[in-house]
Amino acid sequence: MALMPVSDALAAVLAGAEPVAEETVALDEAWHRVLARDLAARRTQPPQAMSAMDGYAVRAADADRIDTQLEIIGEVAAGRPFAGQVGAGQAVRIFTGGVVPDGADAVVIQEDTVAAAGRITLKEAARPGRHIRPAGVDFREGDVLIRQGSLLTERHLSLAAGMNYPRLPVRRRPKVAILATGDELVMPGSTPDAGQIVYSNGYALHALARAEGADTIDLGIAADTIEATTAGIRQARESGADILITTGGASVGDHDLVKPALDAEGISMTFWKIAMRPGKPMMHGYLGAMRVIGLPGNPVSSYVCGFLFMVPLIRALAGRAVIHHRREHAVLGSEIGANDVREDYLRTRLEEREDGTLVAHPVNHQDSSLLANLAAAQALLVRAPFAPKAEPGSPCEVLRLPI
Ligand SMILES: Nc1nc2c(c(=O)[nH]1)N[C@H]1C(S)=C(S)[C@@H](COP(=O)(O)OP(=O)(O)OC[C@H]3O[C@@H](n4cnc5c(N)ncnc54)[C@H](O)[C@@H]3O)O[C@H]1N2
Ligand code: MOO
Repeated sequence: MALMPVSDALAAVLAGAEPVAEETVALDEAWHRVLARDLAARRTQPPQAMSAMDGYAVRAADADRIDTQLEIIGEVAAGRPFAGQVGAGQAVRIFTGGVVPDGADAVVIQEDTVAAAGRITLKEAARPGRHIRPAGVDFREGDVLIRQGSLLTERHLSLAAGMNYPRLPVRRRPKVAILATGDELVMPGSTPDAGQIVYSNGYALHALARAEGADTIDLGIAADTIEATTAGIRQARESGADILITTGGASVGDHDLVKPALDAEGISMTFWKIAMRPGKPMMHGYLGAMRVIGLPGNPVSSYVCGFLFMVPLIRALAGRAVIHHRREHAVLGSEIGANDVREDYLRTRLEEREDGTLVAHPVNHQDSSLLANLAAAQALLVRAPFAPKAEPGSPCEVLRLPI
């Protein structure tokens, strides 16, 4: 089978990916969920003009000179408005967040006054509107402030609370089941025997998926047998996973059993093998409604493919408005050789020059087993198939990795 171009593979992975069901959750459950509908403010904020400072509410017209004396006729605190009217020569004691009383159009901060015997003397002239937050300066009832498809940040939660929403309509979290394969894998903290490798791929994949708002299911490590691999695949289906991610066993070796096991389960395979480095033996297909992405076992390959394919798929299923990684322009910090048939994703450090130019410095060794280089990289530099040799300073495109 010919290697599939990366863009075709991504299109195949995303084909028909519709947002999962909507549900309503309490505000403090909504962090990192995706908003299912546009959210319009249920109230105006602030609802009335309010003081931004502790001081005195006055009429600017008769408080425009230093040493003016005004009579204090009452007090307003946050939550306790003043019922009366501020007239000529009068002032009302006011505190931050207090409703500006009728008649007043300025606040003089208390540091600019001297108070004695029910009167204040101004040490600073008042100016109309000074230290007053007008009604609706933050937002007005009906304003759409958070759009459908937004991944809700902690800032959105406070805003939604201010808009008077105790609950929010969100998408349920897509479920991602992750199954590792490989007889050689042992858990971190063990004492590996000769030839054994410490399991690492799943940690990055679970975290990548959760950062996109998915729930993950850990299916552990299947031994390199058809039976164990099949058991893992069936467990994923029973768990109701939207996506099954496998790692390892994707290539052509005698112990690479993921594809045979998926075939035996009746997968409808859309592709196996893509024109990409790292990640060549990646596969994708459907087992009923469950989408399956078979990632290569090399730790860098599994991460890069997870980043490039699993992340956009989770975003699409979660109903995100923006699902694609954004490419940024950079210049090369060092020479790179001509590319072959595979689109290359080079681990790269980024340097930001004073003029804002991004300089990409690919790490020296790009072998897909090198986790230290992956952790040290800030971006992936994208090299088109058959790109010619490129000199330092020539333009290039990078994808920033999550921080
Ligand atoms: N004759 C060919 N051989 C290979 C080809 C090819 O086209 N022809 N492709 C190579 C490429 S490219 C890749 S990538 C790898 C992928 O192979 P598999 O998906 O079958 O991966 P494994 O053999 O199972 O593992 C590769 C390597 O990674 C380690 N590994 C696996 N899983 C984990 C894990 N969860 N945590 C940490 N490390 C893991 C494993 O021990 C191996 O060292 O195939 C090439 N071969
Ligand atoms: O494509 Mo493999 O992922 O080079 O190592």
